[in-house]
Amino acid sequence: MVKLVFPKDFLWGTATASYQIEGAWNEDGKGESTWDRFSHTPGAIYQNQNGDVACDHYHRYEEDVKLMAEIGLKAYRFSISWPRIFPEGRGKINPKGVSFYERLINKLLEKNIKPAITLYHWDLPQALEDKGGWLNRDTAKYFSEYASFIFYKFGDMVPIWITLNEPFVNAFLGYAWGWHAPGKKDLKGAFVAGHNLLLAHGLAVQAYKEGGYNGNIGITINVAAVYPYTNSEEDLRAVQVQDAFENRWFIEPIFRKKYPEVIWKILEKNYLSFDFPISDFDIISSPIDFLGINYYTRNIVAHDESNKFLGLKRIEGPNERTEMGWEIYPDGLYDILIQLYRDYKIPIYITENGAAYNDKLENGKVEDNKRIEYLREHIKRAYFAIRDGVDLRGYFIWSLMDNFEWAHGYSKRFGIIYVDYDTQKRILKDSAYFYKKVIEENGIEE
Ligand SMILES: OC[C@@H]1[C@@H](O)[C@H](O)[C@@H](O)c2[nH]c(CCc3ccccc3)c[n+]21
Repeated sequence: MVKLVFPKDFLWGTATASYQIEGAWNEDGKGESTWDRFSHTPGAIYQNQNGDVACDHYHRYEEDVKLMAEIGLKAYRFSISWPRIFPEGRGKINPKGVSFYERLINKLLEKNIKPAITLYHWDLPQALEDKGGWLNRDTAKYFSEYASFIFYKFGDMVPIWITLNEPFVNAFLGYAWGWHAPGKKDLKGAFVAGHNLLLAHGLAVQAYKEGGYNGNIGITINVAAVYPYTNSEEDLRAVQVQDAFENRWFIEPIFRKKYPEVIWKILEKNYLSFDFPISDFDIISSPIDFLGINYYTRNIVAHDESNKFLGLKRIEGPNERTEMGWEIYPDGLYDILIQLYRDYKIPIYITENGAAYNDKLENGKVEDNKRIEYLREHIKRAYFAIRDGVDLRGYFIWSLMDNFEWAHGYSKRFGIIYVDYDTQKRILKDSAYFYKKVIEENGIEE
């Protein structure tokens, strides 16, 4: 068996997000978020579940950091809940909220675990949503004020900063399709929200750079490698359209100061337009230090004239699927890493990769062999991408522990730590011991 050994300082981590694990939704002065409001809306979430308690990480963070240290994590990606800091989105600060993150960061540093902070993972202060949320250009300014305060408090302690998590998902699932908070269904709104999210990103990057902090800042984009159903000209064209729409929409403005052509075509076809100062692209394209990508699966597309939106349809792949119904396709991670590094020549972190399975706790153990297989195969592709020239800096498993999976509630388990929600007991799954070994050996058997 050949051992694939990663570069010396490769960063092995896990990822979570505030609304999905913290709970304490209205405790210690925290303001309401759009996800508090959305998950309290009957019918929005599986079995009307919500994140009021979640994994109770707000009270159990010390135990959770101890478990991270037991696994041997080099880094831990988590998000700060904006309304826990600014209950109204701006203005009054909530000292108990600041103190929670200060204690969490200090605990991580004590255990030599690098904090990687996402400033925004979809839980917008409801007070700002009440003023238009991401449809209101001012929210971008308020985001940069929030970011500036966080940098001022923690900028010298935290080496890795991510402005936004998956603006595409927030804009499209939240504003066009209504599956996520704030639950709006307005196609034009998705483009306006997407633009203001990018503006927020750029303003925060400028604030970080002006602050002279010595860490690195980037953004996290969800990506899915795209393949043609057949090699026909029209299916190959469909690949370009899908790639631009789902993968490049939020990357091209940052690196090329423009939206992909496809985005304008969608707007024209739907008789939509929205205007903004072209100078926004000067802000949006403020240089970043790395690109974070979240990879789970691939897309196979075929030309489909009857689909008026993108003129294509998605075809189910032939391979096994996870509990989310997502095809398992590790080669897609390799392909997308090669493509993105070829096009933008920027350091990359895999800020999320993982799988949901119907884990069973039996005799105090969780034998999640399928998840181990999923992680093994994707870690191998990460190695091959590095071997073939990609400047890949780290890999964060989604997720550290089972948590609130948005519209699916607690029905989907992604953690390498099992959470018994009745008792809030944490139990390391076999995949946690697998990952502990990968980190110890800084690599994996081929
Ligand atoms: O679905 C698993 C995770 C979420 O729990 C994270 O919060 C989110 O960052 C995240 N993104 C993706 C891939 C894109 C996607 C997001 C939401 C729904 C479907 C696909 C998968 N995940």
